[in-house]
Amino acid sequence: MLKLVRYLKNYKKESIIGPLFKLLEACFELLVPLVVARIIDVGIRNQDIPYILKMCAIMVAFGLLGLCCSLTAQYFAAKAAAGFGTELRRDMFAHINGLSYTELDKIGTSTLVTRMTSDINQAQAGVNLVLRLFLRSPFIVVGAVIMAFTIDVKLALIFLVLVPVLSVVIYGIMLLSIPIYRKVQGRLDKVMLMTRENLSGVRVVRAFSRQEDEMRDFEQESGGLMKIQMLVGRISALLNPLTYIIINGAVILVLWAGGRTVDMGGITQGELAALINYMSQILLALIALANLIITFTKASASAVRINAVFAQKADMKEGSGAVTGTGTAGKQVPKVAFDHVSFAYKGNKESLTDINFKAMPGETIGIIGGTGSGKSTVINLIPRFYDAAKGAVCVDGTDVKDYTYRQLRKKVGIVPQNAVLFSGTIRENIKWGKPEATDQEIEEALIIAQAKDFVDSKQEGLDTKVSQGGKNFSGGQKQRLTIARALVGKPEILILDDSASALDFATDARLRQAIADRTEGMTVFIVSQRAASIKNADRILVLDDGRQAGLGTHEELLENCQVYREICLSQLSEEEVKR
Ligand SMILES: Nc1ncnc2c1ncn2[C@@H]1O[C@H](COP(=O)(O)OP(=O)(O)OP(=O)(O)O)[C@@H](O)[C@H]1O
Repeated sequence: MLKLVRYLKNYKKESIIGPLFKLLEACFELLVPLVVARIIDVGIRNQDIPYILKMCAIMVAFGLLGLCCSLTAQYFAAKAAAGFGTELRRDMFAHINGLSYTELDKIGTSTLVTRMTSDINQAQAGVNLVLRLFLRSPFIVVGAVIMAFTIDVKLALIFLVLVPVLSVVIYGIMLLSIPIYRKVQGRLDKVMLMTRENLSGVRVVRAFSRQEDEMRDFEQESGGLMKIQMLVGRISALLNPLTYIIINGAVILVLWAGGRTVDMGGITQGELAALINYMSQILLALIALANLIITFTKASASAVRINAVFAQKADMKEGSGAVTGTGTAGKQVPKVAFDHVSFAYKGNKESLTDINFKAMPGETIGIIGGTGSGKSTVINLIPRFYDAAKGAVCVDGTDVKDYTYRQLRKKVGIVPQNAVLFSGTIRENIKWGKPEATDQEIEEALIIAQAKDFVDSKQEGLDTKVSQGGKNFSGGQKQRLTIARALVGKPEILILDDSASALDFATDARLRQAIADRTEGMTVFIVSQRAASIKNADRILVLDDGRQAGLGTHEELLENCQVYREICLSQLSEEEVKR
């Protein structure tokens, strides 16, 4: 938790004023038993009604002043805690966005969502309570003990025994519950993961009639979470009965010993009442402290999980942006070059081995291969979603590692396999590719992406609302909108990762024709499982189990690449293959 204190640096004033006002409130609270003692010893003994009324008025005034201080403290503590949460959330969001795919694959999306939401909320609640109580509760305990000593030293010794005994009980319960709270958050992650997978794949779940299995798995997982929460709840529930037993035992002791002292004239009845009052104050303060400790324990468990995300440093270092690639006189620099590249996902065997090819400016490169052969992995190395383990990937003669991410990703327009749209309008989604794009530029992109007709057919055109995940569009429409989004920024390199798979053959053909006709100079990579989609490319890269099985034109590969020939013959007739 200490590591996160830096997020309070912009709220220093609030973090000081909050606890100070709580201390002030505590002072008024500590004075009240003395006023009560005076009411008993002077007012009641002498039947002095005006005195009693005066003292009652003083007590109400203390109460009101205490309330004002308490409200002020709550306000400042809440402001500081909310600011803490907001800055932490912002920083974590930025940090997660700076992580590479490798780290994101490793941590997992669902746990990141839990850490960004539930864990940060928990830490925020911890800060709020700490600011309000971390000074106040100990102050009341120490203050009440001191006040007891000013009344009677012998009776106050009971307080000196009481406080450590209570502290041991509270500390013991805290020690038992901390590790369990960590487990609770871990379990919560799993429930989140299941919920997320189930809800995002709800159509598939229903199509396969898996609802009952999913419900059973979910019940098992959330049942596990409930069990562990019950366990920690039972341990925490011991706190109140145990502390009340101890305190009530101490009250009995004070009444017994105090009664005798009153009889002997050592203290007055009012002072005895004040001692009992101080004891209740100690109990309430210690219970508040226990709640604080429990909330703080949960907050610390969450802080560990938050810090673990911050400790996850990005493996990839952003380049300096000093672009070095230059062509030798008279020789054109390849737009993209793979120089004997190998790559393995963390903890897995190599997914690419010795890939070596060049794509010249304006060329269209088709990439084909069986499923899992490494097609997406190859193209993921160009915008540097991952770094090659061996060899180098160069864009315009410069290693991709030397570009800043912004420089590189400005050059590359990528249409991923899964068409992802965001809530907003069609226009807003397309502008992701170029924030300052004019309607004319958007229309041009829509024309190339074969999306103009269906966008025009919508009543609101470019202002048509896109619902979460683009659910109000068909698969093919979503694909075309994502293609338009990549095209609008006029990237130098366009990558279509199986992004026309949901289009019918005629639309797919028109799309490729439009890209060829209207994107002069753009280097295009078309990844596809369909031979028909890539056979007219300038050159085709054939992948087989992560290896480069062939590179050349359709005709050359038919001649000399067995894998390619087999793919073509399995999909096209002899005539289509030769055409
Ligand atoms: N994030 C990942 N973590 C670990 N392994 C991965 C990851 N992504 C892909 N792989 C593995 O790398 C290999 C190549 O996967 P890739 O997605 O590049 O294949 P692909 O040719 O694009 O397949 P498809 O046509 O089915 O999309 C596969 O064996 C796959 O299991």
